[in-house]
Amino acid sequence: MKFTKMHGAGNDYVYVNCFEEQIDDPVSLSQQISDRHFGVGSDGLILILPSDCADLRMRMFNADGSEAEMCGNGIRCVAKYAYDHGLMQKTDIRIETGHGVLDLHLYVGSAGRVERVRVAMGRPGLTRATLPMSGPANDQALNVPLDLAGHSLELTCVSMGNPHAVIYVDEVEQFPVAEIGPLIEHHPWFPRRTNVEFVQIISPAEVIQRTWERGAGETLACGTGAAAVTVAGVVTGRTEGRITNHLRGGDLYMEWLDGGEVLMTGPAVEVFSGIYAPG
Ligand SMILES: N[C@@H](CCC[C@H](N)C(=O)O)C(=O)O
Repeated sequence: MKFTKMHGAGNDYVYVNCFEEQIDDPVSLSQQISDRHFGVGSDGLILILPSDCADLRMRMFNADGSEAEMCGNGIRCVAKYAYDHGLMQKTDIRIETGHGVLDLHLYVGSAGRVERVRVAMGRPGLTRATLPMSGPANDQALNVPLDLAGHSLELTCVSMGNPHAVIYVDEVEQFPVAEIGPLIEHHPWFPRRTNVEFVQIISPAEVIQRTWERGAGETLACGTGAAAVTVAGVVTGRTEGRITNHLRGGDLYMEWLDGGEVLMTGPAVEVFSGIYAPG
């Protein structure tokens, strides 16, 4: 099976062009190929597919095999793959995801390859029903107190098609993300688990984010997470609608200005291609 390894701000996935390849069991393929010792090594698997209603369709599987509705860093790489590998020639494209059909604009560099992509990430969901999260279906979860392992936390929860719990901390680099992240991912409040974003505010227009991802553990970046952080900052009055988000693997530029779609601009990088033939 031919594959391409790509990353967006260090959030790395194995991409398979399903215009050429047929994948029968993406759940076990993602578990095997994502393994950093026995596989290619990645945060998960992304399939690039034909669509009936857009230019392309993507499906995204976490390293544990669970399928996610959307992947913000992944969708930029899908767009880059499609343009650089000749699946399409235009720089404004539409991709079908589990969070609807999303619009993307591709920025092509002097070498004729895509370097950055802007994605309209869809509208956020703020009710507990959309996450999903336990409690009254129409209530928002803003600054909800939660004491865990000696830490007094406050959760603000946002759906970007997939669920995110945003937590503000003082010193994010010192925060025990690997200890607290999985406790929240698997907390009984979240029947389909959740991604967790730990955020330190630098200024009203700048934050540092670390991410504990549902189904993958700590990753170097999360695009839907950065969108959730943008929305959480506005609705709790902590940050402005236009922020620079510093993640461990790079920066993402985020906008949520009119209560509509969240915009994200960031890099997309191809690392290598290969043939996966275990055994
Ligand atoms: N890294 C992604 C999100 C991947 C899916 C997530 N782990 C989930 O299960 O919802 C991004 O960049 O958005």
